Amino acid sequence: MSGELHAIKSLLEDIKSSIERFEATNSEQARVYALEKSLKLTRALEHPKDAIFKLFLSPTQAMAVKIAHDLGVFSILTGAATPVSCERLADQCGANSLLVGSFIFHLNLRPGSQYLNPTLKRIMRALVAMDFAQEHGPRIYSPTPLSEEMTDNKSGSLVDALFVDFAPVVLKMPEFLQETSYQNPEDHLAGPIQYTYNIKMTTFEWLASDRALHERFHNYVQGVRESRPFWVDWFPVQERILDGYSGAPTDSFIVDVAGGSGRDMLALKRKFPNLSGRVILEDLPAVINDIHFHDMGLEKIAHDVFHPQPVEGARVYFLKFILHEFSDDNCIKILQNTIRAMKKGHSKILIEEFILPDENAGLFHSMVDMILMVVGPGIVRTKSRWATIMKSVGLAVNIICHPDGEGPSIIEAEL
Ligand SMILES: C[S@@+](CC[C@H](N)C(=O)[O-])C[C@H]1O[C@@H](n2cnc3c(N)ncnc32)[C@H](O)[C@@H]1O
Repeated sequence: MSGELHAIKSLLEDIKSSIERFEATNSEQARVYALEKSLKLTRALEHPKDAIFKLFLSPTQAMAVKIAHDLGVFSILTGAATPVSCERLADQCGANSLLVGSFIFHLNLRPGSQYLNPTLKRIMRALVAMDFAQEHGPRIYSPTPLSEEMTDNKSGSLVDALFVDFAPVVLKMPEFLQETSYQNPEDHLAGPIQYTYNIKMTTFEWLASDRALHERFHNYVQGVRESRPFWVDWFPVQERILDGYSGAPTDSFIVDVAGGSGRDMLALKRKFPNLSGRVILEDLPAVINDIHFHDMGLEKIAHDVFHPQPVEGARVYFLKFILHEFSDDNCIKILQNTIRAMKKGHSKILIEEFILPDENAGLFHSMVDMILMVVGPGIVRTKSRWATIMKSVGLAVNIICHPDGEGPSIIEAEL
């Protein structure tokens, strides 16, 4: 035990000094380091048997949040001027929800009654324990930053997507791997999603096949992106891609390949309003046709990354969070389709993705890798895996830039 106590104390020291560094410098890296060490500290303090039992219980955390979200609990808490009693909460949820209405009806009780069905109280107890609400005296609640976050449609979509779209696939994943002899999932027409839902289309075709599913996905992608600074705020755009570029306004400056809603290009235009040259956003037709810009003259082109890149000789081909959606073979095909359009000595490729260290990756990046194994099926690549891929397609890596903290890095390469 003395060895364990020593390890616990040393973790505490690590956490303390990184919090002091965060306080002094506002460094994201220091904050993330403290967070990672806090997880290790929790582990060190926990008995292994308890840790496994808590793992067993862990899906119920998401369950409680999803039920509260469905009932509108978070909007009620954040919209109230004063803390809300459980009875008032039940009353207001009852107005929004058949569930609360019906359980009250079954018990033949009026909403707000002191004999309130205990379901909501039990959910609220779990939310308080998880910091999704605060309790002021018995069963009187107010919001926390997490409850406020849950009122953002984008975060709500993430929780909805977990339950409606992805949890069924996660549950099937062990069976899928068993059936496929534990091969790394690579076939985007026969991955875990295709297995679970018995479909013969890619994940992105599936996402586009249903309006609500499509909206949930693009909503939460937007939400996840908002939590980090834009690439133009930390990547040296001026030095790396603007200096030495003297294109005419009709020349293609940058193509955002599989760029989704185009936020990264809008951020570029906002930061460099006098930029000369075309700024082009590409994505699948279902996505491109759904985008309606209100500003800044971005061009839109419907393009499938498995076809040759139609815009030739651009200064930059920007690929953010697209290659990680695919296996190495498909990643190479996408890169080759892009490379054919690049002009040697002029074009650069920028790949923005999480890059895993070759050892001791953190929990967050490892979990993103797990969900990509389920979704694409794709992969978060290590630095050495990237090096091998880039070499195999004849791209020379100029630099890899990392933002402060745990956000995605940018690999800059050229022919
Ligand atoms: C995870 S999102 C990333 C979007 C954007 N780059 C970002 O980081 O916000 C992946 C994008 O790739 C697009 N995509 C998937 N398969 C594609 C394909 N075969 N051709 C073109 N775009 C594709 C999707 O529609 C989606 O917008």
